[in-house]
Amino acid sequence: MTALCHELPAWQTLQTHHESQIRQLDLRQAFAQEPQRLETLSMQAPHVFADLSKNLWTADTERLLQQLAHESQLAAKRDAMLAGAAINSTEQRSVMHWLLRTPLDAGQLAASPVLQAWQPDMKTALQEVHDTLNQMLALADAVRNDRQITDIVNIGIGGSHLGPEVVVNALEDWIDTGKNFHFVSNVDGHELGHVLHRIKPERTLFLVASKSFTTAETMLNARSARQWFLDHGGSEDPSEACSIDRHFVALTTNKAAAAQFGIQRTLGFWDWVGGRFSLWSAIGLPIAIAIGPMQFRAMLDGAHAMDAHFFTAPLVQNLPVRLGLLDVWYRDFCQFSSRCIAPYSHGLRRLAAYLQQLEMESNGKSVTREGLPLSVPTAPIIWGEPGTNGQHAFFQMLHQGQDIIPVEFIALRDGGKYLGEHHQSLVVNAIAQAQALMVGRDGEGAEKFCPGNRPSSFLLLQRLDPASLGALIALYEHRIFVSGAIWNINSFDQWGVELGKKLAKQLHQRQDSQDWEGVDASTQGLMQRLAHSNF
Ligand SMILES: O=P(O)(O)OC[C@H]1O[C@H](O)[C@H](O)[C@@H](O)[C@@H]1O
Repeated sequence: MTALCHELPAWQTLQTHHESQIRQLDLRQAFAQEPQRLETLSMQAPHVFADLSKNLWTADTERLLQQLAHESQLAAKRDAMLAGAAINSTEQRSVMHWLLRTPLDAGQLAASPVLQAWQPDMKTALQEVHDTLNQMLALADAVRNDRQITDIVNIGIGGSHLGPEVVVNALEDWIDTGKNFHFVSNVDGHELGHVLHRIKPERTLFLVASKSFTTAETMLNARSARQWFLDHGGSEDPSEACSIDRHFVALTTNKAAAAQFGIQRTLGFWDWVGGRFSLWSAIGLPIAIAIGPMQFRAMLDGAHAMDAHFFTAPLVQNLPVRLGLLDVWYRDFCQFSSRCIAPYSHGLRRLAAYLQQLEMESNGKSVTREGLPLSVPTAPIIWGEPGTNGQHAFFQMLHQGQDIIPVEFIALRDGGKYLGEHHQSLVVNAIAQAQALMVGRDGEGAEKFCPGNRPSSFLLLQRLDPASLGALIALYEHRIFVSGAIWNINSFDQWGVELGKKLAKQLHQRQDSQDWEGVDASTQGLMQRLAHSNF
């Protein structure tokens, strides 16, 4: 049995180090005293340059964190994922989303010794991945060339929504089909209702995206979309031009449930792809339709380059490892309970929402892989908005509030397609905010005082293209794996979301039976208020 993380010797050493060295650390002095600081605490990874020097740590902190990684058997845990072991222990599943972007010849990953020992079933899985990918890209191409289809409606929630949505938004400049993309996730009928109002059945392709094909919200939205389709001239008869067969596709691991629902055209994937890691699979079909097969493959290649870096680079020069360790450092030693995501990019406007699921659903856990209670906090609260908008809203608190909130700036070196002259202003603002957080402001009165010494990381991409975006998202996936491995939690299940679903189902039933036995007064009161006509 693995020791609890806070019982490891390195944990104790890090606590002492925090007390004696870091509590008093002043970043302004640190830069003045350490000429090598930027060099030591920054690095270039595939497609992403990271400046971690404005964080509240030193080279010594990193050395001790690396020792913690060693004592936590991080490398062995990472290699177990690469070997296809069932590391999602509560569901007895492998965790292989990275296989979805592995080339048939294994590409840069081939350098890993773990790969040399790959079992034959891994090779079979890789072949299946490519067969399905080819099938998916062929369908994407056919839809792209189908002039009749003008609107793509993706119906899905959580991992079957956020990934495709963040990527299609981010790669707006790369969309070359002239089609409209709609993402419907909320069970609130307004979301689907507004979309249905704007589309025509004969011109629409509905993608029903659900790994399980049982998620209540998605099923209700899909049923309503299907009914609307039939009510507006669509047909169940496959020989008709405007048929369900032609206008609905299911993206799921549960093909039987999709068929039962009445959708015959399905693209599958596997139980070893977690929902929040699934944008690289058939769930990525809207992305492939938007940017085309070649650019979809470029996105996979970018992610693969980051995978190869994570699986093969020494841990000390491994960006996901360094960031994951920084996350543990901030959460448990500095006691920072949140992290602000500040992408200086309109394209990345949904990144914080995407990362909320990725990080908080993965690492918002309180027991170890062995089911033992953890007495240290895990995932921080992830939140944020794009810059420069955030500067005119919550940045006030980041500069002068009493909580210290590490900020993660994400910026692009090159601008996109439109109004390139704005880009310089955008990026300079990002750098200036990081600088302001650190240097602070003094001597101009109490109201204007900014304490400074506030930490931030800065991630810089060359541009927002498919490959860089793929690498950036893979970086986050692996970073979350790293902090989860240090906490020794299972980052790949999500039992916490089950309870609410179960209770919602029960409330529906109780509403019908009016049996409130054993239900607390508040829940019962709210439910009964719903039924009152004189609200
Ligand atoms: O893709 P689905 O099976 O419909 O699941 C959609 C989402 O709902 C669940 O409740 C989980 O919390 C998410 O991890 C998942 O991505």
